[in-house]
Amino acid sequence: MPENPADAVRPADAADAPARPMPSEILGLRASIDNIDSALVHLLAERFKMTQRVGELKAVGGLPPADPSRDRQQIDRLKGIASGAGLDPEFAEQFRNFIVSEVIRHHERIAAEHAAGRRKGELPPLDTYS
Ligand SMILES: C=C(O[C@@H]1C=C(C(=O)O)C=C[C@H]1O)C(=O)O
Repeated sequence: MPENPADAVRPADAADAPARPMPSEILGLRASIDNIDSALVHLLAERFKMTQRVGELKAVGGLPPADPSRDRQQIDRLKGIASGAGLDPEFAEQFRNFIVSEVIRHHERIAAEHAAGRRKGELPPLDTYS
C-alpha cells in the first residue's frame, strides 16, 4: 500500500510527474472541442439515417451498394473543399472513405436481408427511378 492512498489509483506514468494546473486557455479550447465533437456525432447520425434509406431503396431497386462514379465525384468535391478550408485533402479523403466503407457494409447487409426475404414490409415502397 503506498504512503498516500491517492497514489494507488494514479496511472503509473503520472505517478512521479508534478501536478501542474491546466492553463485556462486549454480548458476553453477543450470546451469548444467537445462542442465540435458533439456536432460531428449528431451530423454523422443524420447522415447514416439518409444512407440507410438510400440502402433500402437500392435493395428494392436492385442497385449495387457501392457507386464508384458517385465516390469519385464526392472525393474530388471534398478534397477541393478541404484545400480551401486548410484541411489536408488526403485526410479528408480517408475520413470520407472510413465513413463510406461503413455505409457500404450496411448496404450489403440490407441487400442480403432483402434477398433472403427478411426485410419484406420494412422496406419503403420504391419511388420512381428517373
Ligand atoms: C449512399 C450511397 O451509397 C454509397 C455510399 C455513399 C455515401 O455514404 O455517401 C456514396 C456512394 C455509395 O458508394 C449512394 O449511392 O448515394
